[in-house]
Amino acid sequence: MSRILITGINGQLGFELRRSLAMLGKCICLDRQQLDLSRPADIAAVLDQYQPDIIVNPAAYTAVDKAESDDELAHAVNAAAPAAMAGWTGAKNALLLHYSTDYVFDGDKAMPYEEDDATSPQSVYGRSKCQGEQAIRASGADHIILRTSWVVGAHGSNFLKTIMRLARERDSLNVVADQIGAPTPAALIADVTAHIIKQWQTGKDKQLLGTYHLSSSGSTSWHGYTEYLLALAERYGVALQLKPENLHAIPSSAYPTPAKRPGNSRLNCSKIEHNFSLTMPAWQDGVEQVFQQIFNS
Ligand SMILES: NC(=O)C1=CN([C@@H]2O[C@H](COP(=O)(O)OP(=O)(O)OC[C@H]3O[C@@H](n4cnc5c(N)ncnc54)[C@H](OP(=O)(O)O)[C@@H]3O)[C@@H](O)[C@H]2O)C=CC1
Ligand SMILES: Cc1cn([C@H]2C[C@H](O)[C@@H](COP(=O)(O)OP(=O)(O)O[C@H]3O[C@@H](C)C(=O)[C@@H](O)[C@H]3O)O2)c(=O)[nH]c1=O
Ligand SMILES: [Mg+2]
Repeated sequence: MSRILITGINGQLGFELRRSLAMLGKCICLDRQQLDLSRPADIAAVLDQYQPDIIVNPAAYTAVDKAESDDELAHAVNAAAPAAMAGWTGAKNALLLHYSTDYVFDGDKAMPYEEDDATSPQSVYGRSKCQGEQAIRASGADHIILRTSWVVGAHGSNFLKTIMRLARERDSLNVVADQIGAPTPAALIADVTAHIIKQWQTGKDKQLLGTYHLSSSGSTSWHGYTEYLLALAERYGVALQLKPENLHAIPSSAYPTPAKRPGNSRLNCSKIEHNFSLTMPAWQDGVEQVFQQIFNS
């Protein structure tokens, strides 16, 4: 039986992984207190204690704007900690399953990004995640890196929850329309992770290893995403202060933030669909499911 160690189990993805991976082996579910990634030098001792065959690492420093003034901590958690995990799994012949982001790209490409497109992060968060990926690859450890985007889930914080709060409080809202991507449910990422681990367990086929893009199919802007949330609120009878006619599309230049975000966050998912015989569902379906979980109870 596999021993599967999951980090950051109180995050959006960690919470869903706990459910999705439960039947694949003995899951060792660790929160920040039990495994603190801000102290990478202490990680090996904790892993020695649990001796996992598979480490699944959704824990990360994800506060994109805050990271701009918190470079050291973001790099410890997002780069040095995964490097330490890869050092350990490499020596023990264990598998490291790690997550990364569309923010490793600059967003200037006209088409959806492919796995081997050049990275060019524009933010501290993006750079720290990119360095985490590079360290894992350089370690030579068996690994799978899943790059995803715009994660949404019922558990934890995300754009959907922020917008629904603002839509209750305000009668007008400006949202950027020139950043495009695909909202991706944490539950989908967790289920795909389970599918991948299941395949790995059948024969440790090294062909499965490497970097994959994983997001919902289709794309929208943050403004388009917000329009869809207002439509769902109407459909499910959730009362809001904000009327659809008072939702305004704005350019990023009119919404200054500490961190620069990519204009194009679209990820081409053909590789994961092909290698693992999967079909990515439309982003609208995932967002509707999360919306129902939160508001239709
Ligand atoms: N959120 C998004 O939109 C996207 C996320 N990703 C990537 O997907 C993965 C999962 O993201 P998501 O679930 O949304 O992230 P969340 O922010 O929801 O969760 C992150 C988790 O990491 C934990 N964590 C933060 N710092 C530390 C630390 N020093 N030691 C241990 N644990 C720590 C948090 O702990 P605590 O609960 O105690 O705060 C939290 O449980 C990450 O790798 C992220 O970079 C990729 C693309 C988009
Ligand atoms: C709340 C709000 C945001 N925005 C803009 C700001 C930003 O450009 C965009 C998204 O805002 P957020 O801060 O929620 O998104 P952000 O935290 O940048 O989301 C990112 O998180 C990291 C962890 C990732 O890896 C990415 O894939 C992505 O999901 O929407 C508005 O235009 N109006 C608003 O009222
Ligand atoms: Mg955020």
